Amino acid sequence: MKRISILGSTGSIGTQTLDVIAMHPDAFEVEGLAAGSNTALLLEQIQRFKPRRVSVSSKELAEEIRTSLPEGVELFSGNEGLVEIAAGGDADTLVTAVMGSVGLQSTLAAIDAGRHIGLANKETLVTAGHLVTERAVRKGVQVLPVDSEHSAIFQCLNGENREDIANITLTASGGSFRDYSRDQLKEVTVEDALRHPNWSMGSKITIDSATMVNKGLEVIEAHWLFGLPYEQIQVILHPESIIHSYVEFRDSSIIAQLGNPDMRVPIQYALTYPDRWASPAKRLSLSQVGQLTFREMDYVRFPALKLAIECGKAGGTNTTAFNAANEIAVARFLRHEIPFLRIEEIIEEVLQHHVTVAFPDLEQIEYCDYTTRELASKL
Ligand SMILES: NC(=O)C1=CN([C@@H]2O[C@H](COP(=O)(O)OP(=O)(O)OC[C@H]3O[C@@H](n4cnc5c(N)ncnc54)[C@H](OP(=O)(O)O)[C@@H]3O)[C@@H](O)[C@H]2O)C=CC1
Ligand SMILES: CC(=O)[C@@H](O)[C@H](O)COP(=O)(O)O
Ligand SMILES: [Mn+2]
Repeated sequence: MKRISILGSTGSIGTQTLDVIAMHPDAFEVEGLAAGSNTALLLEQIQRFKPRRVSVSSKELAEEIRTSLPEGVELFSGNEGLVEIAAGGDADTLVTAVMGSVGLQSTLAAIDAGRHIGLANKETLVTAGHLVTERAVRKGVQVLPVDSEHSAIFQCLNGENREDIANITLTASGGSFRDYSRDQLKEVTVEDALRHPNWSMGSKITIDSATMVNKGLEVIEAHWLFGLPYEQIQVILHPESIIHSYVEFRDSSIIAQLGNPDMRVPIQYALTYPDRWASPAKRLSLSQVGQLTFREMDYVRFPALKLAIECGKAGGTNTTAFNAANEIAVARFLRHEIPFLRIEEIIEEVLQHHVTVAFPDLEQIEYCDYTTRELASKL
């Protein structure tokens, strides 16, 4: 039995992680679940999966559900609650599926506690990749990718020598506005932006896909997960999201990972690695698909991707600031406070004000995150 805890159990990745766990009741047990504010769904999950420890995002919500909990279940709240679920109890693996850099402190705590990490929460690596990866190496814990592109690269690298890698390429669907001109983007609505062509995901990452910020975050995530310089990380437009990413080796061979878009596959692989288990995901028939298409990435059409890569190359707190500005700008767009194109403008303006700390410790990361959010909220 492998014991699993999940941060963000009520979200898109969290619920699919529980789907995977439910498919293998003899192999997995749930140790802890942390949700934000969807207490109705959390209570259903508690009944079904019987965790020993649970958490919600505030003390008020915790008091609301306290009397509905089965006897013996420990209840926590807030950021402290996230840390309790991440590092307390006796889980083997933590799936980090909260949205945003709120996942950083708890992910570090889980690593300190010796938990293996199934990492969906890419913002954690973008905000403080050097702290997370250095600590994981020191503690001897595995950080296994859940993000579809990174799971693909991880699978392509299985058994390969690092020095044989020529480069890796992350595929990008292009998001909801793939075929829109810059001019057309001026008028788009929140509802339009939330219609991703291939994936059903939480609202923040769906907007990130539409701005191409998601691919920028993923380039930085790949840099930290695979220890590759930015010059060896490429992006290509692939509207069908069938090839999830690929690696080119020095002998010119390319190895790619393919499949229908279904996050249960990378989630399960992160939980069963190095083994592969059966999955209910729909099998891919290439003869039915017929044709796969690719386009060169257009960095003028998608300037946020260029900016993210520049921040990654500049290093230090630049990616922390990029991420924090984006989180605030996306939240403001989702609240209908700013137009779509203002998201990338806010990120750019914030970065113009940013004073880089080259080798930030946790306190400096948190300070940068906080002050950037303040600024991005006012712009
Ligand atoms: N969805 C996908 O297919 C993919 C997602 N990812 C990454 O995975 C992460 C999660 O994405 P996704 O599942 O789409 O997001 P969702 O918005 O669907 O889910 C977010 C989860 O985090 C919880 N949450 C939010 N704020 C807090 C908080 N302060 N304390 C505790 N819990 C909180 C939410 O709780 P509640 O709903 O109860 O408020 C919810 O359970 C992101 O980093 C994303 O980039 C990566 C690849 C694919
Ligand atoms: C499912 C997943 O991993 C998402 O990050 C997905 O990649 C988003 O797709 P695009 O950012 O390519 O539109
Ligand atoms: Mn992805």
